[in-house]
Formats: sequence, structure tokens, C-alpha cells
Amino acid sequence: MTDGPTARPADGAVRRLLVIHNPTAGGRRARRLRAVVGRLEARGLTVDVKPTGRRGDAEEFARAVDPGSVDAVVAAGGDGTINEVINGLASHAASGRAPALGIVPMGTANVLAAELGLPLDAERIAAAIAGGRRTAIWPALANGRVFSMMAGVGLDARVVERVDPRVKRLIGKGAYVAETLVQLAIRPDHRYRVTLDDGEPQEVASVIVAKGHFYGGRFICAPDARLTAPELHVCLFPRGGRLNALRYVWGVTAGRLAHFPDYRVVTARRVRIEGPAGDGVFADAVQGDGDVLARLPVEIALAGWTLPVLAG
Ligand SMILES: Nc1ncnc2c1ncn2[C@@H]1O[C@H](COP(=O)(O)OP(=O)(O)OP(=O)(O)O)[C@@H](O)[C@H]1O
Repeated sequence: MTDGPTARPADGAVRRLLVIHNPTAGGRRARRLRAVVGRLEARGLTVDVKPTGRRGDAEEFARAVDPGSVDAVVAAGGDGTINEVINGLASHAASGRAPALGIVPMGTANVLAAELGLPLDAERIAAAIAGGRRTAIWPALANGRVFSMMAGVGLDARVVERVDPRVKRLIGKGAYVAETLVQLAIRPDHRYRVTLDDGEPQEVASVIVAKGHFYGGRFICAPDARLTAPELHVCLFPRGGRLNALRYVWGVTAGRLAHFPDYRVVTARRVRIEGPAGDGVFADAVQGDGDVLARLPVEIALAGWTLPVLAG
């Protein structure tokens, strides 16, 4: 992908950075960020750190960036903050002028960092950012909102929607395990209609639309999905009821999904998901990159542009 007419270094080097930092992410791992910034400055980079004050700030800060004045926008936070930054960079990327995205993983699961093979120690994070090696990823849209790794409808969206951020801060990933158990016990048995491209609608209990092959940490639902491929991998969990939900959760966590005769992964360019009217107030949630991104019905498709990511 080309960078367009900016004043960026012709050699693609990364010299000027805007770091967008969620100070509430991942139990406040501020020390990691300080260490990374120190190492970047020691390498001669100009680093401007902007902390977010509330949800939505990261997206606004990234959207307001002048692509001619920074070489990279670094998201320092969890997958939710990275997702916001990517949404903010979307219009720049659509016109081929996006600064590269850098990542300082500070979240609970850090799925995007895992997918890109990014390190977690300060020295190697700084080296990946300063090194300037870019990987072009193909994000997708769910009702116009960008996601880079996965969108889900059904049990996982319900867990994402209901997990208590305070519990997440206290016990990290355990909060998702606890909320999954709660939802397995209390969640109504909803069914969804999924239409892939111009095919016939099919009924499922849950669906995950994957751009990357890791899910919820380092579980794998769509083994062949790649961020760098312009393709959606649609994971279909057809059977309803609590026992099947439990079986699917076990299949994902134990790496046994591929052995389930009813589980399928198919590729598509467009996915439409419709569902019940939820609890009567809100339609069921659609999670994207681990946050609620939309509500049903949802149209999912490739965004149609690539984003350069500093992947080391
Ligand atoms: N200053 C802030 N105060 C409150 N919420 C924020 C702030 N900045 C960002 N957010 C929101 O907090 C949510 C969670 O943040 P983030 O994903 O960065 O961290 P996390 O929840 O610790 O990690 P993970 O997503 O891996 O579980 C995001 O959806 C983001 O929009």
C-alpha cells in the first residue's frame, strides 16, 4: 500500500509518534508504557503521549491526526482501545494516507498482539515500533464499525456485553470465564439467521466472523483466517440449548472444535445476521474485537482498504 503525499521520511522510517494511551486498560500497566516510551526516545524518536479520559477519546484522537505530521499512531491499551484507534484511522486508511498503527499491548487478552506475533517486553515492543516494518492488514466492518480480528453473535457477544469491567480489572481473564459460566446458566436460548453472500439463510445458535485465527486469547476457531488476507472466515455453531453451548465452549477451549461434526468454518465476503428482539429493550449485541460494536441485525463485510501495522 502507498502512503500518499505526506512529509513522511522517504525511507519509511518511523520518527514521529502519537501514542494514544488508555490509562484504565489492563489493571493500569503504566510501567510498561513508560519503559517503551523511554526506549523509543533513547532511539531518537519524537513521542507525544495522549491519555484518554473516557470511551471514544482514542477514536477521536486518531481521527484528528494529520497524516502528514506523524509517521505512526501507537495504541497503548487493550484490544478495545486498539479497535477505537483503528476506527479513528479508517478514513485516513480509506484514502491510502493512514499513518502506521503501532501497538503497546496493555489489555487483558491482547488478541491482536498475539495474532501479529508482537512481544510483550518493553525492549522488543520499542524495537518493533522503531524498526518500521509494516504489515498490511484487511479489517472488516460490522454495520459500519471497523473490527480487525473477529465479530461474534450469540454466547460470546453476551459475555462481552455482561462482563463487569471492575471484575476484569481485579482478576483479568478469569472475569470472562466466570461470566461465561453465568451466561451458560441464565442466557435465553436464542437462534440467529445467517446469510453468507447470496446464499440461503441458515439457523445457528452462535456465529463468529473471524479475520484472524486466534480467538479470546490463543484459542483457535478459524485456523486458516489471516489478518493479511481479504477474506472472512465464518464459524457456525448450529445447535441450540445449554448442553450444546457447553460442548462448544469446551470445544473452543480444549482445541477440539475441528472434531465436531456439526461445527463448520466457511469463507465469505458478506455476512448478514438477524436475530430475536433480545430482552425486549435492546436487540442482541454484536461483539467486535472484544467490545460491543453493533446490535442485530448486522451486515458484515471487508472494509475494502488495508491498514499498515508495525509488526516487528
Ligand atoms: N480513559 C478511559 N476511561 C474509560 N474507558 C476507556 C478509557 N479509554 C478507553 N476506554 C474504553 O475502555 C474499554 C476497555 O479498554 P481496553 O480494551 O483498552 O482495556 P482492557 O479492557 O483492560 O483490555 P481487553 O480489551 O484486552 O480486555 C475500551 O472499549 C475503550 O473504549
